[in-house]
Amino acid sequence: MSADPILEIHGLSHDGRGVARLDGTVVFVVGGLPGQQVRARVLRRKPRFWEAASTEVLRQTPDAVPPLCPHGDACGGCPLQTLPQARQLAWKRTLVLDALERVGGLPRPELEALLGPVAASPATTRFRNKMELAFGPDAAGLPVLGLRERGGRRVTPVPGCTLLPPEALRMAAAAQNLAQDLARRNGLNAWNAPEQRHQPARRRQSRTFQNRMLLGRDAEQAGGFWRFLTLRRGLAADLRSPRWWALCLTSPGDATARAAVRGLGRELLAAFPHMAAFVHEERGRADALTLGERRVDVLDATGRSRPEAARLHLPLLGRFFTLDVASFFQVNTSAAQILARTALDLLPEGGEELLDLYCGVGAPGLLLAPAFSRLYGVEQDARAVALARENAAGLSVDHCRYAAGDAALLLQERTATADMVLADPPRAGLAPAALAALLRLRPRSILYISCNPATLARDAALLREGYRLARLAAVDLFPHTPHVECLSLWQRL
Ligand SMILES: C[S@@+](CC[C@H](N)C(=O)[O-])C[C@H]1O[C@@H](n2cnc3c(N)ncnc32)[C@H](O)[C@@H]1O
Repeated sequence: MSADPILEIHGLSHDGRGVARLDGTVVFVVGGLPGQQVRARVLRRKPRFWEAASTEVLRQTPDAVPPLCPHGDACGGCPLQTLPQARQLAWKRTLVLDALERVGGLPRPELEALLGPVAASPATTRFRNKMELAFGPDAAGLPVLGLRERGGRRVTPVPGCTLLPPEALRMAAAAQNLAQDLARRNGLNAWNAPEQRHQPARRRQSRTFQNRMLLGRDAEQAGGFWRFLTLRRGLAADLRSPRWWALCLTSPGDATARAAVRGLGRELLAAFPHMAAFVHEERGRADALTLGERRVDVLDATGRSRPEAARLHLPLLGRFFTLDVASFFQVNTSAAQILARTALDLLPEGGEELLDLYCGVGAPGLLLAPAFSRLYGVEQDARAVALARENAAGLSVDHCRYAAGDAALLLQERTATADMVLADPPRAGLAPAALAALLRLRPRSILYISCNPATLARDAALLREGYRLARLAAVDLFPHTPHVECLSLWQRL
């Protein structure tokens, strides 16, 4: 086909792409929204469907709202931003119902009866308390800091992003300028399309690899140095003063590179009085994860090294949780209150033991704890486990214990069941071994909190063998994106 086809978008896929048909073939269109007629560039032709990107909107969807930000055409961050909020919520409800019906095998009428409207996020702009900004090279090879472009891996700067307050955007702009200065002076370049590079994992980087992190003719194929800058907003130790924390993730560097990052951190801290700490971590593996493998330094607001400065505090239903700048916590503070309240409302009754799987720093399990005689929390991140213990002490929950480790392994070792399991896994859902162990232990109820309807539905298909879906709710924690958070309560048959 020579010319770009014109497509009528009639639906949305689970990942927020428009769905169209061309001569009977399904086409998934990046940037296409239902009701639009678009011209699209075909990116890939697969046997059962094609993939395309919208290049021009020829007819707008009738109830479209103005774009939230000036980056909607370039940035992949908020693909649903021109759909009215009510339509976004309605689509997310359908997404959950479709997944649980088609993959989970649950009857549609039952699901329709259980699932009310998706709870809206109280704020739809500037609601993020955390943003992971990626570094990538610009056309001249200099580092830019922003979000992934629509339908691609390149990084596009987002100085007008409406998910963050202006102060955070100024911090990002300042960090980008400083990284560019360092790239010019020291040759430290930005990470480049990591997951296509197939670099083997390395603990100690070879000299060749170190050299490849420098700007130069190899830069296109190499990894790169600057990877991510995560900005996080929380409360200082007085639990009142809002502050910012910055976590800079780089590839492993030598003493000069580390000193350069320290210098960048000190300049940011000096320029932004509301920045409480700057943390530097390194990751050697060639992937796109934002997870540091080694913490290099924590600078407090005065620019001195002080590991405790990496802690911040966030509220949940009137209680405060302490976390580390790298710990998991819900990123939409106001919608997280609705999520936690819904979890409490779904809780059927108390009992002897609550097993809190994937417990993070203890939220929301510690809020459910008063209804149980014992709480046992399991989390892979040892730092989060230490904080969960502290949070339990801070909330005067003393009938609890926590273990650091893989949820599946810890479940497999268990022989005694629990009355209630709270399972809040990452997007991949329950590991097959964890699900098999749960089905063997047969707790009376399972409250499964999921941020991915597809994996929830996959797990639901197995849970159905021994459980009945008793309650179902959904909360919009990520307006303008295809993401939706589901809470499902399963009762033993
Ligand atoms: C969606 S978060 C939920 C955390 C917490 N319940 C909260 O709401 O703040 C998932 C958590 O699972 C942890 N995790 C990921 N894989 C794990 C595993 N295999 N075993 C135990 N914990 C895991 C992550 O570190 C993360 O803290």
